[in-house]
Order: sequence, then C-alpha cells, then structure tokens
Amino acid sequence: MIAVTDQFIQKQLKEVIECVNIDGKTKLVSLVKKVKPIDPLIFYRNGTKEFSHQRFFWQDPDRTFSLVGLGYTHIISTERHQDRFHYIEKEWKRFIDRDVICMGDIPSGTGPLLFGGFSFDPKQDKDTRWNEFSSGKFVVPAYLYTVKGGEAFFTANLLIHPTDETQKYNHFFEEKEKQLFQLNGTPRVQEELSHIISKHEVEPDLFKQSVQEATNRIKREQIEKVVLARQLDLFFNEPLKKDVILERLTKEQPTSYVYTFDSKGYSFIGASPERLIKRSENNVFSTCLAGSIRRGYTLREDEELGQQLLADEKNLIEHDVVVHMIKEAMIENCTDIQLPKGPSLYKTKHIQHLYTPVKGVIRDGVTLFSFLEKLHPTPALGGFPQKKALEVIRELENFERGWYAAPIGWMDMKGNGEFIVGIRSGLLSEQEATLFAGCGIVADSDPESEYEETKIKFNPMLSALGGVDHVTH
Ligand SMILES: C=C(O[C@H]1C=CC=C(C(=O)O)[C@@H]1O)C(=O)O
Ligand SMILES: [Mg+2]
Repeated sequence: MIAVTDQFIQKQLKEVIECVNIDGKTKLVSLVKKVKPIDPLIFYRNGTKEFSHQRFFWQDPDRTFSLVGLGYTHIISTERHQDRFHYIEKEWKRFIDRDVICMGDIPSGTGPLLFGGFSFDPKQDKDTRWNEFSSGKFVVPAYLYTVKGGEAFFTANLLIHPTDETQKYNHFFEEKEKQLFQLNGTPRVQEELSHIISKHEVEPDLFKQSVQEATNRIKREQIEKVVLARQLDLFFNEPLKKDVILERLTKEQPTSYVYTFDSKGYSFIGASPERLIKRSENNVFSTCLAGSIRRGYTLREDEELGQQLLADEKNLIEHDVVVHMIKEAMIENCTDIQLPKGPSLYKTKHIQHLYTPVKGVIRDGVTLFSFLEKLHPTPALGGFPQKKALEVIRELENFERGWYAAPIGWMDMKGNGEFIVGIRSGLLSEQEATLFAGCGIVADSDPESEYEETKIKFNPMLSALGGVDHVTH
C-alpha cells in the first residue's frame, strides 16, 4: 500500500469535492492511512462522547485482528424474512458501485467496510427491545480503526455532498486522527463497575419442561436435535459502562471473539468461541462447536473432564449432527475440503467444547453471504433438520432471540470477511442487561443438566458485568 500523507489526503479530498460539486451527487469517500498501533479499546473509548449510540467492536480470539467503528455513515437494514442475506449483499454491491470513491489501495479489513448482523429467526414474535436490531442490519462506519497483525490503519468514510466546500475539510483528517487516537487517562478496566441490584432467571422451570418436551418429540418425531435457550435479567444501580465491560470481556475471555454492536442506547455484546464462516480470498473456514462440559478446578480435574467429554455419547451426538450439516454445506460450496476425523477440545475460561474445524476452497460464484445463508442456523444453534427445529423453537421458547445465536460480523469491498454466532451474549440498555444461553437437546438430554449447562454459559457475560467470582485456570 502506498504511504498516504496528510497532504496527499488533503489534495485528493479537494479533487473529489470538486468532482462531487460538478456531478451534483453525494458520494462516500474512503481514505485509509497507516497509523501507529494503539489499543483498540482506547479508540472505542475515545468515541464515547460523540458516537456512543453508533459504535461497534470486534476482536479475533488471538487478538491479532481488531475492528472498531465509530459513527454510522451508511446503514443497510431490512425486516425481510426470505431473501434477507441476498438483499443486504445486493444493496452493498450497489452502494459500492454507485456511491463510493476509494483513494489509493485499500487493504483488506479497511476502507468502506460493512459490519453488522442478522436476527436468529425473523419469523419469531417481535419484542420491542430488539427494535434497533432488525432481521438484517449493516453499517459502514464513519471512522474505522483496523489492526492486522502488527499493522494498524485509520479509515475515514466521509460523505461528500454537492454543496460542500473544500474549506470544510481543511485539516479534517488530521484533527479527527488526533481526537480519536489520544492516549490519555488510566485504563478503564480499573474503574468500578455498576453494581448488580437484582438478578432474575426468566422462567427456569419452563425451560426444563421445554427440554423434556423436546426430548419427547425427538424420540417420537422425525427430528434429531433442537437448541433451546433461556434468559437471565440483570438490573444495575447506575448506567452501564460499556467500554469497561468490553475491556473485561477481552481480558477474561482470551480464546473467544469479543464483539459489540451499539445502536441508540442498546448494545448487543458478547464473547463467542464459535466461528460460523470466514473467507480470505478463496479460502473458507468454518467451525463445528457443540457438546460441552465445565472446566475443572485443578489441571488434573480439567483434563479428566475433557476426556469424559470426548467419550460422552450424548455430547458426541450433539456434535456429530453439526459436523454432518456443515460438511454437506461445504461439499456443496467448496472443493479441497479438510475435515479432521474426530473432534478435539476447545477450552474457554468457563467451559470446554467439542471442536471440529473445517476448511475448503470456495467454488466460483459462491459469496460469503450466500454461504452464510446456507449455514444459518447450524444445528449448534437451531437443530436438525433445520426447518422442523425452527418450528419447535418458535413453539417452545417464549421470547424473541433477536441477534442472539445469529450471525454477526464483517465484510469488506473485496468480499472477504468473517461471521461468528452471537452466543455468550447479552443485550444491554441503560441500566439493564438480558443475557442469553442455550443448549443442544438430543434424545438423551436431561433437563437438569441442560439447565446447569446454560448456567455455565451465562458466566462469560455475567463475570464481565461483575456478577460472578473470577475463576482462573
Ligand atoms: C447455544 C449455545 O451454545 C452452543 C455452542 C456450543 C455448545 C453448545 C452445546 O453444547 O449445547 C451449543 O450448541 C450458547 O452458548 O448459547
Ligand atoms: Mg450441549
């Protein structure tokens, strides 16, 4: 990539403004500059005042790739049921082709990138708290900070209107960079969290009954697996400090993706260990993650529990259903598929899972979004067969999942990107949080143990919110 200087940017901007003035059409101009790396959480925090209702954050488990967006310059949103994946992709392509001007070379993960997600099931009854999270909602950030390996980039996606004058943008880029990259203050993680004043498990008995009902149906009907979820409501003594919560999540969940999407006073936030699909050029990567056991208190106990999980028939069935479905989707959309013979273990701070990574080379014409559509929901979040499982979920769960257990992620101009499933998550508002956790139910599931499993799955968010003691391994 060429070294972009502030003078270069100023000159380029001037030219674009002149073109837009003549053309009479608003354009989005994307400027990318290589910058000195800072902690992405600082960039997020620096946006608190100006952009608190329009921010997103994403970090890979190995913390070598981060995206932080501030301000939503362009939004593509839909409440469609059917072709929502296709609709977003089509609108994105149209926007890029018609309305975007890029300056110089745009490295992957920078520039006019799309970040957002889909709801789990647009056919579930609606709950107003998910109003800001439609069945498909994606944003192009006004300012984007990207960290890739040791390199860092600052992108400004500016909307230039035909009436704009060049002077308006004099030193604009430099000033924004100074404002958003300032390194002052102490690390927020040391600040006190808001206190939980009450905790409410939403209908735990109903959850256990639903698990029982699901196992009956699995034994009776043409259905192998259904994932059922429940909620935990938390109330706080003062407004939640989202940057502190995010910082705690990144520190406490080192083997998980950490993500948040903030919109008008609501934040969907979590630490998910589960990749749905990643595309890098023609290579695609997916993950089968299902089947769980708690972590041990000692190293020895932890290893024993891991071995127990690897040999447990009920969990192996839960896992195999996912492997089977993802493998079929890979065969349809990829060549050169690599799939290990059996699962290994994936450990996060509070739980260990059966884990099978898959990779392949994408076939011509298959896009990240078309692949997503094929995969969502995998039997790790929905069940199998997919359609039947969704019907059972609609019937047995009495709340809207919204973006919980659904794809959340990013895609750049070249079609590269990554989506995970929004689990180990919560929806935060001013002084309240609702956490979500679910379990794969198969014929041999026991309601009490599935209930215990959901308790463990609440822990990543609960701990980041100050609700459980820290367990170290
Ligand atoms: C649905 C969730 O987890 C899924 C992912 C991994 C293991 C799972 C399980 O063992 O049941 C679930 O399928 C959740 O965390 O809410
Ligand atoms: Mg399970």
